[in-house]
Amino acid sequence: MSNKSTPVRQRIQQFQTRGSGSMAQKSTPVSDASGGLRRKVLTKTPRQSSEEQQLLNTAFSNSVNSPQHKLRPTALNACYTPSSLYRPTAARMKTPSGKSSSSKPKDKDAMMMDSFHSASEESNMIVAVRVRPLNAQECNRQQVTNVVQVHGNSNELTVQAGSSADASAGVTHFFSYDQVYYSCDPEKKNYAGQAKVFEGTAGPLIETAFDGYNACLFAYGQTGSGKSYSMMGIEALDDAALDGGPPHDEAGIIPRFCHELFRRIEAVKAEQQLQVEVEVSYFEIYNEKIHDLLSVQHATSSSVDSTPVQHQRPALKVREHPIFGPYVVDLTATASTAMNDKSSRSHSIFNIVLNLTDLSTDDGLTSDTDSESTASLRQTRRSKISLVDLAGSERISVSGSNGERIREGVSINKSLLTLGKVIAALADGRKAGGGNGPSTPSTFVPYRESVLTWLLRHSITE
Ligand SMILES: Nc1ncnc2c1ncn2[C@@H]1O[C@H](COP(=O)(O)OP(=O)(O)OP(=O)(O)O)[C@@H](O)[C@H]1O
Repeated sequence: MSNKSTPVRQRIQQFQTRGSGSMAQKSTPVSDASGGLRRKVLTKTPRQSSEEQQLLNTAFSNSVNSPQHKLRPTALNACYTPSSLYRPTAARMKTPSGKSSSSKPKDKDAMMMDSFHSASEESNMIVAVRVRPLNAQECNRQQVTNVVQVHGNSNELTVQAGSSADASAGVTHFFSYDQVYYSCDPEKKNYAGQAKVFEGTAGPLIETAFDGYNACLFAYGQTGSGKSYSMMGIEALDDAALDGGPPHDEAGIIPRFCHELFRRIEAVKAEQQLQVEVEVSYFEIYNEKIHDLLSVQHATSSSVDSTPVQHQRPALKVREHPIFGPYVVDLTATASTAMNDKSSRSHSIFNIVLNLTDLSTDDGLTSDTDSESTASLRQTRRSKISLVDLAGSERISVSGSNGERIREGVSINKSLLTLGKVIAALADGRKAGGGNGPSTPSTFVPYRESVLTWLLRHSITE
């Protein structure tokens, strides 16, 4: 288990020298065997793209602070160890004969897995993979087959590698994650629809929000892998959901989260005297600039710029609030939706801020205290949940020849790379601090290297 014996920093450096294109690649500097295997799977090549798109689909990660920090007086969040990403998955290779090519006997692998799982128990980050069905185009192409298998309700999946031209043809790769969702065949017992994916990934974050902690969920994968389908889903086909009824079957994580949050607020208010405020904002980061997705303001048609219309909205500025951290100035917070304008070349961020004020106690104030002071001293719990649909990861390598595409590729690359660096630095700092607490103060975390990480700082850090 080289991740136990090799210092984290050294492993990151080793990995960086091999070159990395994505957060998950960067975060898998575990061993030559498993790191190499995962890198192989994550690296997209044009020839393999449709198979691999289907393989990786949407990787979610969400982070919340660990239970042992719940007594901390601050409501700020923590994201200490992305152990799921560092976990050297029990990646094994099977030859066509079915014999494992791993030098480790199976029982050792099993022991390894046990120890990884116990090591990750302290983690406040999980990684989930969703396998989508082949789309119509893929079904029509004879050479495209489903190479990903999920067995039962396990958290492992297998990938049948390569074509006959590939040296690895006939090899089966095994991968293990915190959660695996199989969404290919509704007839299968382990089929995971939108509701199941929500319940396993974003659902628990509602509890987190009520506890006063920040959290963040990312959908990561290449274009067409199902990120937007998972995050937003397909628009409701009936009016029931719009009228406050249960979410439509095809509704994704964001509408389900909102529905469940308000349902929960009603339930809590029925039991406690609470004042509840919910703020919602939705914006995208395109070429390191922020554009409001709830704004009704449209670009002028006379623009000669080749930038897509949705990106011609005025760019907004980020400022730093002394208590609540970075925020976007002049964001719309009313519901006029331009959600379909979300582009695969931008990161979209749906933020929900929950403010809970307890009206039931006077916090020990004496009877001569006037009601104004009482109000000002009432305890307010504030939490922020960020649901993030990242830009398609493959743009990193295929940014085209014109200036606009190159700029897009560079900024997507920059923000995904910085996100990986931030997570690695947090994990590094935490390990340096003994593994159980927050990052050591000496650890430099490069939040400000990209707008994405700067804005999410308070949701992904301690
Ligand atoms: N689990 C799924 N079940 C059924 N259809 C799916 C699933 N996941 C994705 N799809 C379909 O696949 C297509 C591509 O999905 P989607 O647009 O969500 O990809 P994406 O990763 O967001 O791409 P981009 O990066 O370009 O935004 C859509 O037509 C979507 O409806």
